[in-house]
Amino acid sequence: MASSSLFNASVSSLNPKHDPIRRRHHSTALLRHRPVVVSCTSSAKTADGNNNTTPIETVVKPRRTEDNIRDEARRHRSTAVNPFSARYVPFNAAPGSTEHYSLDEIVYRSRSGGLLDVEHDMEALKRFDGAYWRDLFDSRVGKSTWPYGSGVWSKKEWVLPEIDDDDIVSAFEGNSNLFWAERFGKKFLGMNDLWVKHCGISHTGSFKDLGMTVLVSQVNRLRKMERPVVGVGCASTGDTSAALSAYCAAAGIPSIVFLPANKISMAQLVQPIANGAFVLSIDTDFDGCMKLIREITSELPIYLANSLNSLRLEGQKTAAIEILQQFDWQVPDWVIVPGGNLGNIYAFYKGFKMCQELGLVDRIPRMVCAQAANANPLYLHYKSGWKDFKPMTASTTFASAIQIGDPVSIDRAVYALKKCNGIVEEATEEELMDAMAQADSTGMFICPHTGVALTALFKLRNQGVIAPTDRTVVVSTAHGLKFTQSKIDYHSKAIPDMACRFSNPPVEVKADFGAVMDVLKSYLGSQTLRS
Ligand SMILES: Cc1ncc(COP(=O)(O)O)c(C=O)c1O
Ligand SMILES: N[C@@H](CCOP(=O)(O)O)C(=O)O
Repeated sequence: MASSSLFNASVSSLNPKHDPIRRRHHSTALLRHRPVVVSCTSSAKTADGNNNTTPIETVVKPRRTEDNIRDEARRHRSTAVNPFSARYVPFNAAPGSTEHYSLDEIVYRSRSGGLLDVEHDMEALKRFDGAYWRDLFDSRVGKSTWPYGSGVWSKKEWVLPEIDDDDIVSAFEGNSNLFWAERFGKKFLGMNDLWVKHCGISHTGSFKDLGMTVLVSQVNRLRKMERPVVGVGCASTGDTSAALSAYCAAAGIPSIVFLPANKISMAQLVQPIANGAFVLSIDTDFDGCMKLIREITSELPIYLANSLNSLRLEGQKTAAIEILQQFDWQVPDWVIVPGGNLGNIYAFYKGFKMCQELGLVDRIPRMVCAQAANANPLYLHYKSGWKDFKPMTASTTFASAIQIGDPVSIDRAVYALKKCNGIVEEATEEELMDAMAQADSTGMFICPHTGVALTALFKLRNQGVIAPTDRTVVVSTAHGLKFTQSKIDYHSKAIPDMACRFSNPPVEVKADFGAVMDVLKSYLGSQTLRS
């Protein structure tokens, strides 16, 4: 078994009898907690059956009282040569292209002006078989070992393999709940295997944390290398700015955010303000802010934090790996992702594809990208048979974080969807708000973007494309608490031209026993024992 040494080490950490270090020290003041699994050299069997020394995992050592988890990781740092590496290459490069850049360079575009991608040394990763990677990743879940307590950094070898653990800025993001939507699936869709990946139940309330930990960690490294990075900046519809400002604040790095004035929720606006970012509220839409930040970052020593920067996607792809891991490495049939600037759909594809290429799974799921009908350039492109892409001016939508008409990652999204036999769907305002209310009525508290994704699911179920027994994952991208105003509007039926069919407004009643009894009797009479 490729990972037997890993298993043994993990088991011994639970059983003091098998742990010589613990037996030696357990009566001394040095030992504060039980020993932890740390980085060190060990032998593992490679994919070609040979024994190989790897710098990954695992020897059990005691924790010293004076150490924090970062000190501890430093103390146990491996001295072996790291065999893994990654670099920037042009996205979907022509065969034979030799253009590449170190991740320590400040570069966002290829020589021809195209997108970049982070390319891993797949040959080095392939020296370990799928079972090895599965076991390694599984062994790191649920621990507080730096930096593997993070769902992103627990896959460090596949993310930023060369960064020093000391440079990592992490809030132990990831490892988000994969929620079995039992009642919603049964009641509204006749489905028994429907899941919601709650990426929004996270440090700053959205999936952006997954990418931002990677980007800000790399910036931390660049600043230590005295590269010209005075601050980090982004354009945002509210979630990227929240994540950027929080991770920068944690690292003591200045952050600058460009927000479209009056187009993001109050909760999202207050996040960068509270975290000390330099906040510019600009009289334009997201696409206008994006254009400006691209121009500004080419003039000033401000590092670009939007997903145009392919580093972000390295973190975001770990959500896909996590889904497979949470299903014990079984592949779901469908994964539905709401799309705006379109980095995330590619990140998911990349995560799934790496798992297939490195032998952790044998196929990838079909993916659906879901857009708001008021901001649907990808949908229109898909419907035209991928003929010619036309950016648009996006209209106002309750799914305000995806009010984007000129997505920077359009090429990445089209590539991903073609490769996985994907589908693009859209949701009107009424459809997405109804779907959100229906989901909430079954115990979730989702954001409007997740309502867009659920609408896509309703449509594909009704068309018979997704079968009732298909294992389906809907990616929930932000926390519903960021979007309470839209829920208040819906439940108060205060939205013009919307029936708000699933609204549940509070009942006003006098402070009088009889009046309260009357409304309660009427309510109980309308309920069945099982509804
Ligand atoms: C909550 C939420 N959902 C979905 C998206 C869409 O992600 P992407 O821009 O990567 O397509 C965004 C941001 O764009 C977002 O903030
Ligand atoms: N929804 C995003 C829009 C920008 O996307 P990005 O992934 O390119 O940063 C936001 O919250 O700002």
